[in-house]
Amino acid sequence: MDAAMSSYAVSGLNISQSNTSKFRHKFSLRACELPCRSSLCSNANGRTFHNSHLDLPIQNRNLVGKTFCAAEAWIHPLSSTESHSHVEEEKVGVLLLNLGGPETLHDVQPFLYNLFADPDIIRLPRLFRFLQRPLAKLISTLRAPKSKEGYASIGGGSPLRKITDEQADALKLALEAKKVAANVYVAMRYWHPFTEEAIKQDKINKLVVLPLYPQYSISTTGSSVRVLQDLFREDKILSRLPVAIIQSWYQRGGYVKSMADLIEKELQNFASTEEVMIFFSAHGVPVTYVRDAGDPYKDQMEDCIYLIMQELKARGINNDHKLAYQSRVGPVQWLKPYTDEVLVDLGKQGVKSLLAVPVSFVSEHIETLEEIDMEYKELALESGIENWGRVPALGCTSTFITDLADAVIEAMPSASAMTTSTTDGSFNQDPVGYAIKMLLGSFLAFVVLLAFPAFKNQIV
Ligand SMILES: C=CC1=C(C)c2cc3[nH]c(cc4nc(cc5[nH]c(cc1n2)c(C)c5CCC(=O)O)C(CCC(=O)O)=C4C)c(C)c3C=C
Ligand SMILES: [Fe+2]
Repeated sequence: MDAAMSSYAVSGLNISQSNTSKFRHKFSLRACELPCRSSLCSNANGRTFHNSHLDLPIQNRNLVGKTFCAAEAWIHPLSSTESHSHVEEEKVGVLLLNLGGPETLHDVQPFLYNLFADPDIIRLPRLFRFLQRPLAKLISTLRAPKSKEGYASIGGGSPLRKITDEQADALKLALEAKKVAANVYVAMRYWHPFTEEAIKQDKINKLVVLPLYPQYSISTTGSSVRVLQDLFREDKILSRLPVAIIQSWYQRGGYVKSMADLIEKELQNFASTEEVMIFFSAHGVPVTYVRDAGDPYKDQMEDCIYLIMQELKARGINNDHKLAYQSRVGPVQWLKPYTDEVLVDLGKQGVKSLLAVPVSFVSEHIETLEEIDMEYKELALESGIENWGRVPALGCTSTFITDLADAVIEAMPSASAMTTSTTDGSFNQDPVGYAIKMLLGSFLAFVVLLAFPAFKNQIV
């Protein structure tokens, strides 16, 4: 787990002025040794300095770890209007990382291309990396019609950008209520605003990176952090910006309680509350991520479910529960059990009432609105389940946003300057070689698809 995370350390950073704070108050910046109370975070050198402490009760689980904070004074040159008055103030930036989604049907194929071109999504052996982009082009083109249908059925695009912007605004207000002036920025991995768009000139002197994924996966938080790392690497000045990265936060008491609140509320809609099966449905990842690459996602997901169920038990709610994984893509094996198969089995076993709980994401998105609310609901009803309910995503629930604000504040003392890493600059270094690889790769990708039609069927 640590190996997987430490290889996704971040470098230096500079941020865009998308949102200016009204409250600029002064902090004295100094080297300090303070406890970092985020559940699992690393400083900018990518060191994970504490873990989930699974044996602690919920209310104590956040109070772990220590790190050394080496915050520095202003790194960026000040503009002429600001240069005299604000030299010593602390200006915190919070960077929310999220996946992004197509805003129109026209965006679907290029969005899918960006996703499949990510080497953390399709993990090819080094020798075959030159196939990445041609394969991405091919798979995105083949999958786009099906994806478009899905996005069309939820209104013609993903709601992710709007919801994430709302969460950013709510987080800024929650931080202000706690007397912390911060600019909150949004960086999407596969659609606008891309990380590159978020990372522009702004005058912050400390950054907290907060992925909006409760559990860490190489394919989500890991991938977004790697992109940041590549962006910071180039800039010597920015690489000195103190940065703290919150790697995962599913074990925070505030998150667990907010999830339990939603479940408790939704259970009230059933006639016989005790008979309802609480059915957690998490986005899957290919098995190889966990087995071979050390992705902690499965362990963290199971721990997360355990914590939510413990919280419900403490409230006298003792319903049965089940965890399954949804949204698999492609011909490889994904984490099991699969949501669709479990729903059929539960129906056969005589389960009559089921409450679906999306658990790997904190916004509504295509996989809640289309896959769960439409596909899985229909399958469940066909399989004999009579009463269906679904817990909404956390969105801007105030207890949840307040807890995220606490996570940011607790992570701030651990911010430290970054180290650098290498990146794949193949195009810039050798455009001719790059073009040859693209051509050869496209040809090979077509051959693979012609030779293995079953592969194509798995993608679309
Ligand atoms: C924790 C959440 C997520 C993990 C882990 C994850 C891994 C992962 N996803 C794909 C392929 C696709 N994901 C798609 C959409 C999508 N994925 C997540 C979250 C996780 N993905 C979200 C929230 C969304 C929806 C975004 C939106 O627009 O609302 C899609 C596109 C939709 C579709 O065509 O089904 C694909 C494809 C892989 C391969 C993967 C792990 C390797
Ligand atoms: Fe996904």
